[in-house]
Amino acid sequence: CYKIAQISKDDNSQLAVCRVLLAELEAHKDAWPFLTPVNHKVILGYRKVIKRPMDFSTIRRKLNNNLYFSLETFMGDVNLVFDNCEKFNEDDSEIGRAGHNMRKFFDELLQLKK
Ligand SMILES: Cc1ncccc1N[C@@H](C)c1ccc2c(c1)OCCO2
Repeated sequence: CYKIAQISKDDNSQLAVCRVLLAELEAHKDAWPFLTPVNHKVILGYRKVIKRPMDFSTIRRKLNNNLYFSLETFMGDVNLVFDNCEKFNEDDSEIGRAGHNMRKFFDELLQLKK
């Protein structure tokens, strides 16, 4: 029984780290383009270009519904937010710059947490 308890404890501690990381991403001054899903009725072309939309509110819902099994699966969705941003937005644009800033901030957070 100890082994089962051990696996679930690691998952719980990894998920606790994900909650802290997401809270810090959401609180960043440049998080505004990523807080809610992109409305493809407002942003023309988005649905065609971006095959796997992702945003911080969707990550928050998945985390609350226990849909992340490890820090790695959580990181996959966070990096998807930034990869989508780079694909759709010019580097030299408000949203493009915010995406680069947020990805740098996230990479620095991960260095601290390791
Ligand atoms: C991350 C992203 N990539 C490409 C386009 C948009 C967005 N973000 C949305 C929330 C967004 C960001 C800024 C906006 C907006 C919607 O709607 C019109 C006014 O300005």
